[in-house]
Amino acid sequence: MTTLFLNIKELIQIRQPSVMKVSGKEMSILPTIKNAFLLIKDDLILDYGSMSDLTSNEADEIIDVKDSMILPSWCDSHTHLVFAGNREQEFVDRINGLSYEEIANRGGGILNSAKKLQETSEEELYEQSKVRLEELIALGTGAIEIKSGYGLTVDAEIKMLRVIKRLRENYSVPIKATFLGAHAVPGEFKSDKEAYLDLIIDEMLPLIAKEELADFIDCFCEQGYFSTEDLNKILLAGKNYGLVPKVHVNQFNAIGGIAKSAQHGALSVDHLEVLTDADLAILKENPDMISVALPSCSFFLSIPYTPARKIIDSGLALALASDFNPGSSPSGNMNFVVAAASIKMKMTPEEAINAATINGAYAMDLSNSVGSITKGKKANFIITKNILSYGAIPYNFGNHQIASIYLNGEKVV
Ligand SMILES: N=CN[C@@H](CCC(=O)O)C(=O)O
Ligand SMILES: [Zn+2]
Repeated sequence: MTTLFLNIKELIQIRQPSVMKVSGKEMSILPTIKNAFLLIKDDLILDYGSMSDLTSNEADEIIDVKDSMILPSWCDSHTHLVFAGNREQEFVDRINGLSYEEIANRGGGILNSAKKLQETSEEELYEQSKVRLEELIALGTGAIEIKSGYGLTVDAEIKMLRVIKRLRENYSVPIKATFLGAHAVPGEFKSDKEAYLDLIIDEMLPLIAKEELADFIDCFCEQGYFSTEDLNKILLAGKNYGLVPKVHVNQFNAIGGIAKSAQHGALSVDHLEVLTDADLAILKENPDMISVALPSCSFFLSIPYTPARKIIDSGLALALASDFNPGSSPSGNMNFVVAAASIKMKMTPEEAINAATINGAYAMDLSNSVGSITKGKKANFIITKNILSYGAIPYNFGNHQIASIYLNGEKVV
C-alpha cells in the first residue's frame, strides 16, 4: 500500500540515515523542503522531495495536504505514564505552601503513588494507562519511553512493567521500558536501605530479565533518595542483565550522579535542573551521553529550568521530554514541552524541534527508526494545521497545531 502526500507547504526535519542526533550549533539547523511531496509504503517512508522533482503521481492513495506542514512525531524519551490515580491533593498542598520535599518527607510523593499502585489491579492499571497513552498519541507523540518505579515491591514493579509490555503489544507507537525500582526507599526499608537495594538486585532484576520486561535501568540519584554508591550498585546490576543506564540526576542537588552515570556508559542523564561547572565538564567529555531536559517538571514544581543554553552552547546535544507523572509533571503534552523550552529555556524553534524529535529518538535508542523524515524510517508523522511557519508550534503555547497524525503509515487521528 503506497500513499503520496502532495503540496506539503514545508516538509520538516529531513535527515540522512547516518544522523543519530544533533549537537551544539547543529541544533539550530532544521533541514526542510518547501513545497514538497512525501511517499510512504506500508509503515515506512519510501521517498520525499520537492514537488518540482516528482516524476510519477502513481500511488494507491493520493492526499493533497495543501497549506499543511509535515514533521516527524514527537519522541518522548522520559515518562512515568503508568501510574494509579493522581496526586491532586498534594498539588493543593503545594499551592498552600508545602514544598515537594516537605510532602515527600511526610510519606507523600512517590510513596503516595506507590501505595495507590500497589492497591490497583494490573487490569485497572492498564485501563488507566491506555487512556493516557491514547491522549498523548492524539497530541503527536509517536515514540515513548515509560518507566516503572511506582511499585517498589517485587509484585508491583513487575505489574507496572507488564502493563508497559501490554501497551507495547497493543499500540503501534514504539515503546521502550525502563526499570526504576530505585525511585524511592519504601517506608518499611527506611532504616535499612541496603536491604531494599538487595531486593532490587537479587529479586526484581532476575525476574525482569527473565520476562524481558525492560530495556533500560534507572535510579533517582538525589539527596534523601539514592546516593552515588547506590547508583553504582544499581547500574552495575542492571548492566549484568543487559540493561542500559538512563538516569535521574541533578533534579534538586548535584551529588555526583552525572559522573557516575558517565562511568557506566549511560545513554542519557535526565533532569539537570542543577548543573555545576564540573558536571558540564563531564558532559563535554562524554558527548555520546545525551542530556534530557524536562521543562514541564520545572514549570509545575516552580524549580529552575535545565540550563539549555549552557549545554547547547558547549557543543552538546540536548533532548526534550515530558516527564509525564502524577507528582511533578501531570502532563505528557510534548507541544507544551517544545513551547516551554523556547519560552523559558531560550531554545529557538529549530533547537526545540530537534530536541523533541531526532534527539528524543537518540535518548531512547530509536534513532534508527524514528525522529526524522528519512527513507526507511517509520512513517510516524504529524500533519499540521494551516500555519505560516513552524515557529507557530512553540509560539502558540497551550495549544497545538496538529491536524492529523500517522503512525506506521496509518492515519490514527
Ligand atoms: N524525580 C523523580 N521522579 C519523577 C517524579 C516522581 C513523583 O513525584 O512522583 C520525576 O522525574 O520528576
Ligand atoms: Zn522522571
